[in-house]
Amino acid sequence: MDLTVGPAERVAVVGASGAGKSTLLAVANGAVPPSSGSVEVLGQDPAVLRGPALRRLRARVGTVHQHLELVGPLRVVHNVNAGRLGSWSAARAAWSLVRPQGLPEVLGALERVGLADRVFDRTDTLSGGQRQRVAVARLLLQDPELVLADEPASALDPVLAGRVLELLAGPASRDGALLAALHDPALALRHCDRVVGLSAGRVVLDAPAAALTVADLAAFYGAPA
Ligand SMILES: Nc1ncnc2c1ncn2[C@@H]1O[C@H](COP(=O)(O)OP(=O)(O)OP(=O)(O)O)[C@@H](O)[C@H]1O
Repeated sequence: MDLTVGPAERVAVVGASGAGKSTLLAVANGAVPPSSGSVEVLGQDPAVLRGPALRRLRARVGTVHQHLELVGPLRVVHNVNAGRLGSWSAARAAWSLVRPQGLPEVLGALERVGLADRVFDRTDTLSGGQRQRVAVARLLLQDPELVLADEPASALDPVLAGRVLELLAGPASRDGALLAALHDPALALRHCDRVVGLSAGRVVLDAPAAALTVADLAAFYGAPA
């Protein structure tokens, strides 16, 4: 795979189940080292960074994981505050579990995803779509330059899905970038500038969203429009 994503780009990654979308995002955020070749993220190679330098790069890259990576027994406020762990000392992070820090910012992020009223609820009492929005609120608090999102709207109704995509595209509008694995062709075309299609780990489609139709993407998946 040879893929470059530039500043201000909103890229939808599409492809059948198992095509390699999650792997691409995991390589981009440094969670999975490439088995061959190299990757450069915000001008740096995560594979050679260690300690504080790696921590600084990770603070600039925000990920909405496919399986969300939330801590179910913790309250929503703590999961959202996890977005700031990269910029907090260990002592502040520990104290925040006792007395939540920066509550106004947490409430602001939850407000934007329509969940401010659940701030003190246990996360594992939320629905799948609500948990997905907690993961988005965590990313908003992190305020990264590069957003990597793995099917971030898969459990959301169409209105919330559009809202979440708009929020995730915020950094791209400030010369950051968005790379989002999306299964919904309409969502991909409405919220992204570019569509990259994967098949068996290879890029087999790379086109401006404006040049594609929902029918084109449905055909890419081998389904009738
Ligand atoms: N931890 C792993 N170890 C070995 N192989 C893996 C691992 N994770 C994924 N794979 C393999 O890599 C390929 C791509 O998987 P990946 O999860 O990136 O696909 P995907 O496009 O995100 O699929 P989906 O839409 O189902 O989430 C698959 O063949 C999968 O079996």
